[in-house]
Amino acid sequence: MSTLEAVGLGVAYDQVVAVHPLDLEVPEGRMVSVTGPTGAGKSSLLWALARALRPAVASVTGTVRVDDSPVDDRDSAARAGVVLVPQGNGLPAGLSAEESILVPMLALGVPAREASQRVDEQLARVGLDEFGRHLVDQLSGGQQQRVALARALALRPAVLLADESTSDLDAGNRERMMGLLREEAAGGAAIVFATHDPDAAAVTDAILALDQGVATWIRTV
Ligand SMILES: Nc1ncnc2c1ncn2[C@@H]1O[C@H](COP(=O)(O)OP(=O)(O)OP(=O)(O)O)[C@@H](O)[C@H]1O
Repeated sequence: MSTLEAVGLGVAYDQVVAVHPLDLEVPEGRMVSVTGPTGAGKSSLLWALARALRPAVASVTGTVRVDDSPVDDRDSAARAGVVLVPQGNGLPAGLSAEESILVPMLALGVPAREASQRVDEQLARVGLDEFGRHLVDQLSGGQQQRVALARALALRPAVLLADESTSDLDAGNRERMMGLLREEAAGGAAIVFATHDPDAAAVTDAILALDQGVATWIRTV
């Protein structure tokens, strides 16, 4: 069970202000979507929440807390259970679907036997149990998105930040993946979901719209 809070969180790339300072609170069990046109600042916001923007790349202001504890850098975010599914999935090339789900768990110290069980469980949840041995590069864009979600869910995230994670899916799979995110929230995770898709945003608890980096709440939690 985890609450995500950001205060005065802003992102600038040199002279370009991608996200004007904003406040955000996602209580445990809730799912907030971040919407807006291309270039609005959605990815920048998610990366800033994950503390994944290096100072050489962007200047980030403000604070992020998970369950009232400060999260100041990538390592503390990982320790607090913050998991980012980046746009484009971030799956390593050259690994099979099951290896790409397994490796981050092993890196975080999940025992091998349990990690392997979680791989099977999550591949089944996203409907890809037949595809574990396939190289990620041999999967379709939509299948890769499902593997990326399985990989994130296997980590049992306290905070899940999903960037356009249903953009390549057909309606049935989109609904299924949104259902999985809902289940994850029901288990106590706080979820932020960036999307262009109004249908996907409509089923979340709250909607934060970004326009040229300026945030407006369309619906609050
Ligand atoms: N590494 C970077 N260096 C410089 N400017 C960047 C960088 N990344 C993003 N930007 C700029 O920041 C702004 C916000 O980009 P961002 O990718 O966060 O938007 P987005 O809403 O996620 O867009 P999309 O829907 O196309 O993914 C844009 O003006 C973009 O050009």
